[in-house]
Amino acid sequence: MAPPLAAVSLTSPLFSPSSSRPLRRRHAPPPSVSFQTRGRSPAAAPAESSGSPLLEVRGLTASVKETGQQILAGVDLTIREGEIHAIMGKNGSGKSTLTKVLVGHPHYEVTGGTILFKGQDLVDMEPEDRSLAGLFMSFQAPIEIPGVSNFDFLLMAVNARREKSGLPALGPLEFYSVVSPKVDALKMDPKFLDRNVNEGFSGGERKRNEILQLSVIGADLALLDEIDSGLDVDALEDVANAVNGLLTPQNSVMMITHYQRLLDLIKPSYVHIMENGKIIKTGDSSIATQINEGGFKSIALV
Ligand SMILES: Nc1ncnc2c1ncn2[C@@H]1O[C@H](COP(=O)(O)OP(=O)(O)OP(=O)(O)O)[C@@H](O)[C@H]1O
Repeated sequence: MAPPLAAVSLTSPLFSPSSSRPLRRRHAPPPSVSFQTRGRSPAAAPAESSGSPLLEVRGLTASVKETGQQILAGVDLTIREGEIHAIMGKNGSGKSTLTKVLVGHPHYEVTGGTILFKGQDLVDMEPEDRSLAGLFMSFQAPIEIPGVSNFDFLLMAVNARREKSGLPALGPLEFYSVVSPKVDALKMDPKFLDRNVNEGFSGGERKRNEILQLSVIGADLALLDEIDSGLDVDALEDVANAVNGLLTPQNSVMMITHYQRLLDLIKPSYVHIMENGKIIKTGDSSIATQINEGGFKSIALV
């Protein structure tokens, strides 16, 4: 049986028909944050972000369920429609734990604070319900699902979403015409559809496959944990292009990365620095530049 979190992907929402709409990115910082606009025309930075809030996290604390060890120590974060947020920070600062807590990973317990997703309280929702509500998580280390082909996995996920929306299930032939262009866009060999999910996939192939899942299933908010790790330059570009192609004025991305090169390809509206289970600094991508210039040298690499 697949681990519980597989349900997050298995029942994630169907790709949105609006996904071909052009991205309206917002680059405005929170009013309390000042930062440089180096490398960016001031005209490119709207005065205020106006999308509706998708995710509102307030004072979130969370611990490892088994040991009670506190990992998140009061996270505050708002992600609005159409925004791209990058989370950076030293190893062990709590970035992955934050994403896992957001999708309801069973190893963690929320001990305080609130998480609202599209106005709904997430904390007591099952992982699969969070997924059906429009959350998608790509894993830092994507799991294998022996005995389930990629094609069947994706079809199942898409049909679960269609069922929830009261739409008829897609048959395999119909679905093939949906998935095929997405496989091509990611420059994946169509044979990957017949292979069992992630079984025997290389690290880079697993990452591409995660983004294939996202592009087929879709999400209002995609949580991408180090999608750049293990990718060569061409693969990173393919993956970044696929993510950029999915962005609409209505959906958002939160991506964890250590690397400036990802921020060059998927331009964040905000960059947050995590330390000791908290967001300690927020700004635009110039924060990452400051990091590279020495402020937080150990956090970001080129
Ligand atoms: N299930 C767990 N059991 C024990 N410790 C845990 C567990 N999950 C997370 N931790 C600890 O919590 C801290 C934060 O881990 P997390 O994976 O969130 O860090 P991160 O910022 O994503 O790090 P990296 O950049 O290395 O991926 C680490 O010290 C980690 O060992």
